Amino acid sequence: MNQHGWLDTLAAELRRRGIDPELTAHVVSEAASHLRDSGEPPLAVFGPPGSYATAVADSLGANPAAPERVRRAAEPRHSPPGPVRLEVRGISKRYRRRPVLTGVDLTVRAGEIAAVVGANGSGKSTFLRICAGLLSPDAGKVRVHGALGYCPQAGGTNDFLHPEEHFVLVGAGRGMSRAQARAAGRGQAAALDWDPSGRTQARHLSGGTRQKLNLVMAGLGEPDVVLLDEPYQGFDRGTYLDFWQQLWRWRAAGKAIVVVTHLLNQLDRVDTVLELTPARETTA
Ligand SMILES: Nc1ncnc2c1ncn2[C@@H]1O[C@H](COP(=O)(O)OP(=O)(O)OP(=O)(O)O)[C@@H](O)[C@H]1O
Repeated sequence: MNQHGWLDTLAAELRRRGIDPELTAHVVSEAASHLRDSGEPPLAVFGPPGSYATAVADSLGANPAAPERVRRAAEPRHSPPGPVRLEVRGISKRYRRRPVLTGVDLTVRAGEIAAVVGANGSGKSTFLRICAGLLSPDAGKVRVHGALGYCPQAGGTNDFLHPEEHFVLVGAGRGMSRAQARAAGRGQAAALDWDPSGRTQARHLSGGTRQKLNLVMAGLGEPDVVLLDEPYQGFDRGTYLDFWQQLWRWRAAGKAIVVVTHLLNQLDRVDTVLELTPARETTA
């Protein structure tokens, strides 16, 4: 399907989902200008027109039908999501004989937050590590379109470095000068009400402050996709609220965000929910 045909089909699919003509025209023209800038084929950037129309309708709260495993949040949003940034298809993983993930799919677009939920041991961290490329799946595929930032559930910091040395180290890997990395790190730390300029080694930081450091590192260099594995453990209430503000700013800036969470009362804050259920042992 050429670009013209794809855009026409998108317009028809949006109308079919009850999106009003003015918004349909806006979404189509945004998509057209993105395609012009990227120079890539629409199927590679946005996926099939029908699924993009569904994502737009979902983001506006206009689509009551949603698949069982990946639910869309009820809260409507104002700006439509953008191109696909993270595509996960049919991921399966077992540790020895024990299946942990079976055929898991997830699509996250620019400007969307996806929550990964599930009981302890349901494979949330395993799923995120696979998305981050730190662990190989037994089956399935992960495609990340753009740069990636990852905040682990624990670890991730170097005991003997102080916070700004972490920024410089991570920034270097993302093409930033020392000064740029420090400035970007300080800016993101300020959003979490944290002053990282002290020379305290990471091993002497509190657990919550170490997680702030991890979160800042994940966002350095403006990654397109940010994967966050329960990053708020140890945060006090104020920081926790700052954390969600930060996520919403990142979403507004067009990042695709995946956040692991146990806290089901957060789900109205996100656009998509992937629910993992503990897989049963196989006897074979
Ligand atoms: N390297 C490993 N070797 C063997 N089993 C593992 C390994 N890593 C994780 N597991 C097991 O796989 C299952 C899923 O672990 P995972 O950490 O992904 O779950 P989770 O949903 O993130 O858990 P939690 O909510 O407690 O953080 C658990 O039963 C865990 O014990």
